[in-house]
Amino acid sequence: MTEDDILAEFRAADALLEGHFILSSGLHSPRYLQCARVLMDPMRGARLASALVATMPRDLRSAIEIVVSPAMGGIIAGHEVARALGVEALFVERPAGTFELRRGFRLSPGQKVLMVEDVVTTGLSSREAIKAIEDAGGDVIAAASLVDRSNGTADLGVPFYPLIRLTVPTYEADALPPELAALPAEKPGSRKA
Ligand SMILES: O=P(O)(O)OC[C@H]1O[C@H](OP(=O)(O)OP(=O)(O)O)[C@H](O)[C@@H]1O
Ligand SMILES: O=C(O)c1cc(=O)[nH]c(=O)[nH]1
Ligand SMILES: [Mg+2]
Repeated sequence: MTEDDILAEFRAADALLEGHFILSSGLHSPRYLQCARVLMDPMRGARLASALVATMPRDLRSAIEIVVSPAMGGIIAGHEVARALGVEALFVERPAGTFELRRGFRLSPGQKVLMVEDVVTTGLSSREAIKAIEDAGGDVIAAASLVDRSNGTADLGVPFYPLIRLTVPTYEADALPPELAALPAEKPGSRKA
């Protein structure tokens, strides 16, 4: 799949939003990639997950024993990537603010994990998820996401395979351009402030 093909999938899902968004990190942005809309169509999700898996070296693909994703945004992406790899998918969630494995999900000691996110902006959620997976005994050998909008800044500490890299501006709350400050802000994600 080319970059144009991937963007066409996002456009077809009405997932490229413009406005004034407060991101998980507290940064503000005039653009938001709503991956939940992209993943509404399971066939589209499967196509994108297969394309993502195809970007990984063959030896990495065969080494991955399980996929773990951070809830909420990562769950469907992780499930589709796991289907493409032929492995199981778990998720970590943060009912008390810190990611943890619940619901009877377990990792065996040293089990080789691919961490799958929907979007990486600062990489904080991915790093927190990786820490939770490692605290639960997993060995995170790589990370993947549908979108990397970190503009090359996110360091996840493991090899990182995004399906598409998008250059999107972000601003600190006290440094908004006037045209962005003039718009009402919405916070689409579920991380608590
Ligand atoms: O790289 P970062 O700066 O951490 O931003 C990206 C994270 O933000 C979004 O999740 P969010 O925290 O909004 O919650 P959700 O997945 O539960 O909607 C997205 O799903 C990523 O997890
Ligand atoms: O940084 C985020 O919270 C974020 C950005 C984005 O474009 N899409 C998304 O789901 N989350
Ligand atoms: Mg998330």
